[in-house]
Amino acid sequence: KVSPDDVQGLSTCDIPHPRMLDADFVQFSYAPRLLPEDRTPLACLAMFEDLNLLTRWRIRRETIARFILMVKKGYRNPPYHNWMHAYTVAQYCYQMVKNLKLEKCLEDIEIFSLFVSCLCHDIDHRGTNNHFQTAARHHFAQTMCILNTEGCNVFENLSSKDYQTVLDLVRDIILATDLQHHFKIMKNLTELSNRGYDRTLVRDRKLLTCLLMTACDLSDQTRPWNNTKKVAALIYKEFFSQGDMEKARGWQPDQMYDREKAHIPAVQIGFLDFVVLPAFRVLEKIFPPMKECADSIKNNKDHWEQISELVRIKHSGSTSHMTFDE
Ligand SMILES: Cc1nc2ccc(C(=O)NCC(C)C)cc2n2c(-c3cc(OC(C)(C)C)ccc3Cl)nnc12
Ligand SMILES: [Mg+2]
Repeated sequence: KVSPDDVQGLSTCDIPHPRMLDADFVQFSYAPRLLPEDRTPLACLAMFEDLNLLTRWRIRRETIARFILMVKKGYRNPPYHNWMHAYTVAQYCYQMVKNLKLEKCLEDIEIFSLFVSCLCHDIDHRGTNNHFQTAARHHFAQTMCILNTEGCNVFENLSSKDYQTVLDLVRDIILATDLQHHFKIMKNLTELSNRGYDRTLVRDRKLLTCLLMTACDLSDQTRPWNNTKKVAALIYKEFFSQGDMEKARGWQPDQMYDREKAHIPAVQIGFLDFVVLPAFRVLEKIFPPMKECADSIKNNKDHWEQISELVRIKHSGSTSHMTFDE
């Protein structure tokens, strides 16, 4: 499935420190989508190395190289839910581990599971939210296929106890990448942030791991406006083609997927108000340095408010033909 030359290259090259790929690589203000896609496998290898995961979990160079390339190939090419989404999600996970010193809050095996889950969490996504079956289960199944492929099992040198633990963690984390699940645990997360995080409680560690996964999944919204507006265009290409497909089948798509009816700025403001900001407010209560990211989200929301005002004044019709350069 992956070219032996690519595996060979990634197995034998010197592993650079992430800051060699970009001086600001570890900064929350850095926009990971600026890295050319053909350098992202090397960047993943550099992150595994800098997080000391290769040594700690005795992962062979051949194995990590093949794993990264197999995961990248496991993604399809919808406008948003593609490999670059997975890469940016894992890159934010790396930044949080480094900036928040997560090794003090979570077990090594939980950090390892979280980072691997970030890379794999949307594998084989078709760019549609399949209303019927939970997509997350499918992404976990696809992840297991890769781990069971010869020479791709990054967990191969773990003890049988750790092996079982890491698979359970990866399953729970990937199955948590679902809006319904996130809404379900938000009450518990708010309580946790009010009473304070207790790393000795497995319940608190599980809740925090889910919140960190969601934060990584939403991290495009914490980046500078230029990144956020490009990502919105991608998500709408994906949403509107789902709506087009549903119309072709004679179904009436939700307004958000309907290019004739969707009000893009309003949907983005709603998404930030009801999903992104509440999650990052809880995160900020547990980790004060996350204030920088929460502020960046508010800045992006202000941009959408300005555009929304522009739409109200200038255009009465739909917004799907709009560009967002105000
Ligand atoms: C830029 C951007 N706009 C979005 C606009 C609307 C919605 C949406 O679903 N609205 C309906 C709700 C509020 C009832 C999602 C959007 N979205 C996501 C996203 C996040 C998800 O949530 C988890 C899994 C917790 C991360 C799950 C799926 C997706 Cl596509 N990622 N980026 C975006
Ligand atoms: Mg995702």
